[in-house]
Amino acid sequence: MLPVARTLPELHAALLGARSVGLVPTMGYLHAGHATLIEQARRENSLVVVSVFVNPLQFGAGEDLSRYPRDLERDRALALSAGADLIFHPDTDHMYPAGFSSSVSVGAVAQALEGASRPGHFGGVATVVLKLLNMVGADGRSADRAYFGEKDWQQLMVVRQMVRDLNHATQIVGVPTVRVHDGAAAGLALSSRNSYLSAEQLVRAAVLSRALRAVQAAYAAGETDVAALLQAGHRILESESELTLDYLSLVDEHLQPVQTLTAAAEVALSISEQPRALATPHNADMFRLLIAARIFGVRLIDNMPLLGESAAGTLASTSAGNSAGSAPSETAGQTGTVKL
Ligand SMILES: Nc1ncnc2c1ncn2[C@@H]1O[C@H](COP(=O)(O)OP(=O)(O)OP(=O)(O)O)[C@@H](O)[C@H]1O
Ligand SMILES: CC(C)(CO)[C@@H](O)C(=O)[O-]
Ligand code: BAL
Repeated sequence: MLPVARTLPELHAALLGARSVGLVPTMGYLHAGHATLIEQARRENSLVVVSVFVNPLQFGAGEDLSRYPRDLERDRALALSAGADLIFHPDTDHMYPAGFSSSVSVGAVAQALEGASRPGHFGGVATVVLKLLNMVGADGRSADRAYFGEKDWQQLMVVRQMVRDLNHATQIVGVPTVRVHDGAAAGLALSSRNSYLSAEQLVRAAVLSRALRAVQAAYAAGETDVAALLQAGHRILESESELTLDYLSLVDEHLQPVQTLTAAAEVALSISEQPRALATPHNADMFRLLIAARIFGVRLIDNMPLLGESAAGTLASTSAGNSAGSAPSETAGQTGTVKL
């Protein structure tokens, strides 16, 4: 069975003498998306640590902190089979002892979208990630590499910004999103919160990825007006009565929204900036589509590049939530470009 360190001394004893340490930060309830992060860390480091910590700092009032799914024994089995050497599973009191009073604040990249919908969220993420990078290292170093999923695209950008700004030594590695690739839920991004949904609801939750694909298809068919592109996604979302859109946004490489569509129920486009058209095909690879929505009351997020991806690299699975198994990476499929 995979060893579990619960305190910093236990962790440092286990890491003693390791040539390189790869950290995979998680909140547990592991699935095949997490497995790809662990597998990549395994290939690139002599020792792989998976942290399992449901971080209270990144949950807002009324969010699902208390009901967030937890199953450490299951996580140990999955992490072991994916190639981890150790789980770091600290108590909340160990991470935030009495008197803890610091926080990390990241600028512009953390403000829009998830930052706006979940005030305080990225402060909590940045604070715990910085602590984990510092804690999970061998012989007084910080972690050599840390692995984050592209499924949480804005989080990946926030962590990169923090590490760059603060001259942190850990290398941040982004790993492509793992999706269900066959069956009725095909396209759905794996997520721990998928476990809140029934099999039938998971099939319907695949509407998020279908909406993103519809925008990609509209762009590929020659549409360059951003509002019209987002409307192509909106038409797909409208077909799902149990969905409430938080945002569907086209963002640039700095995560700044070019245009955002909100509240599907109101149908109207809410435009955060002046409408802009994607003129000549140039630099399209800079743009990304991000979506957040509640479906059957569960808030899910997803994202894709504006330029479509190949269907390769998704997960063959009948369980959309938390199946293990092989999960090749998603790859960028097209090489066309676009310019604002
Ligand atoms: N489908 C996925 N593909 C690739 N990476 C993923 C996937 N799902 C989660 N990850 C990554 O795993 C890491 C840990 O995420 P976390 O434990 O929050 O899981 P999650 O499935 O994203 O959970 P939640 O449902 O709460 O968002 C993050 O870096 C996240 O981006
Ligand atoms: C990075 C992280 C483990 C920090 O708590 C969390 O936000 C997550 O699981 O994506
Ligand atoms: N994977 C994102 C963590 C969160 O939603 O809090």
